[in-house]
Amino acid sequence: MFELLATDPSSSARRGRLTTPHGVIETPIFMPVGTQATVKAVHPQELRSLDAQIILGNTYHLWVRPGTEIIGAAGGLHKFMNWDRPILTDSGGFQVFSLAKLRKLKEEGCYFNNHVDGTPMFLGPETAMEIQATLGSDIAMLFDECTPWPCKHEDARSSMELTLRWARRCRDWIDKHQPQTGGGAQLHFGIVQGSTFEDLRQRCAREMVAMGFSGYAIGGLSVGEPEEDMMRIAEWTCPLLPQNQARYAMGLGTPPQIVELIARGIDMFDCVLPTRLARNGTAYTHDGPMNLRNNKFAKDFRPLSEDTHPLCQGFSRAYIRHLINTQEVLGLRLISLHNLHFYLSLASRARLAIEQGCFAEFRAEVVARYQNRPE
Ligand SMILES: CO[C@@H]1O[C@H](CNc2nc3cc4c(=O)[nH]c(N)nc4cc3[nH]2)[C@H]2OC(C)(C)O[C@@H]12
Repeated sequence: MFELLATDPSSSARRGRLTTPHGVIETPIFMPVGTQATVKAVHPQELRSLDAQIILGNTYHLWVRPGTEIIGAAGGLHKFMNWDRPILTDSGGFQVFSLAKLRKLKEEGCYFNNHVDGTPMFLGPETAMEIQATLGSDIAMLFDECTPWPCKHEDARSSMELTLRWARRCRDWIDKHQPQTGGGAQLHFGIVQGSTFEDLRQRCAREMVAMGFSGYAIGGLSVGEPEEDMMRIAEWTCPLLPQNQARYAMGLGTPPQIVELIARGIDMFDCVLPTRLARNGTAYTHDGPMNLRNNKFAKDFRPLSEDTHPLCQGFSRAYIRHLINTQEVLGLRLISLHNLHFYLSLASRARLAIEQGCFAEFRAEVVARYQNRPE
């Protein structure tokens, strides 16, 4: 259940609260990505110290390895990974298209050879629902087709119509296998497709909402489209989604993109950038990304940042540069912790700004100060 707590007079930003079986999520929220049942290099207790309220898991990856038999025998994903707060799982459609080989897309679903050992597999709406029920995630995403970008209107239409037919099959599966609502019931989020076409996005949003899910994601973003298209798609789609349900922009984004999408009515975000870029030595700062492998930090003994996680205090830029350049594990851990702190505190500051009626000033400050080029 989603409660709308406050709205911003200067934009479509909202402050909300989403209740799930494993706890309450304050929105706007950033969700650290834990694809293979771990947020890479970060301990669950460290995630709690970062105030991570919900993390992401992935149907495709966990189904391929270690498999649902093992995770089911463990009592579900929460027990398996020792994480007792909410988990959202993506349904696998996007990952099949971005990772698997020899994919054949059919009406019933997708046939492919998995990216690990090439075993032939099949993933369709009902299978994705079954896997996520076994994982026991708090929020399960419907099985959709992430429409590739760019594409012609007719291709976007047929892709979007397939996503709607698959959503109907997910709806029927849920009604048959998980009829209970409220309390400990798994939530299901529909995913709106339609590429960069307003008519398709609006039709998909209307038909998806008519099927009645617990929240809605905007899919087909962060797939290479220009940023202005990304923002326009959010502007077209959010007004058609229920005010009293959560909206999730999948795979997004940079700090300024997240703030601009909050301003357009998005509540939830996930992005691999803070943890992925940490592994190649890039730390986020209010003034833009800083690539610590750069020689200019060789004798820079200032702290990583004035605004960082307690576990990252006491380490200089020069020292972290040394760790990254020598592939020392502590280096990627420190920058991962710092970057997650940066993203999670960005969301926390956005929540406070909406509550205090100063979101316009917060938005202007973040966007003006952040330079996309690495320092
Ligand atoms: C900037 O990060 C790269 O871009 C991907 C994130 N962008 C993204 N757009 C998405 C769209 C969908 C969708 O339409 N449907 C479903 N079910 N899930 C989705 C998941 C998505 N994630 C990351 O994915 C890789 C790892 C390929 O690179 C990252």
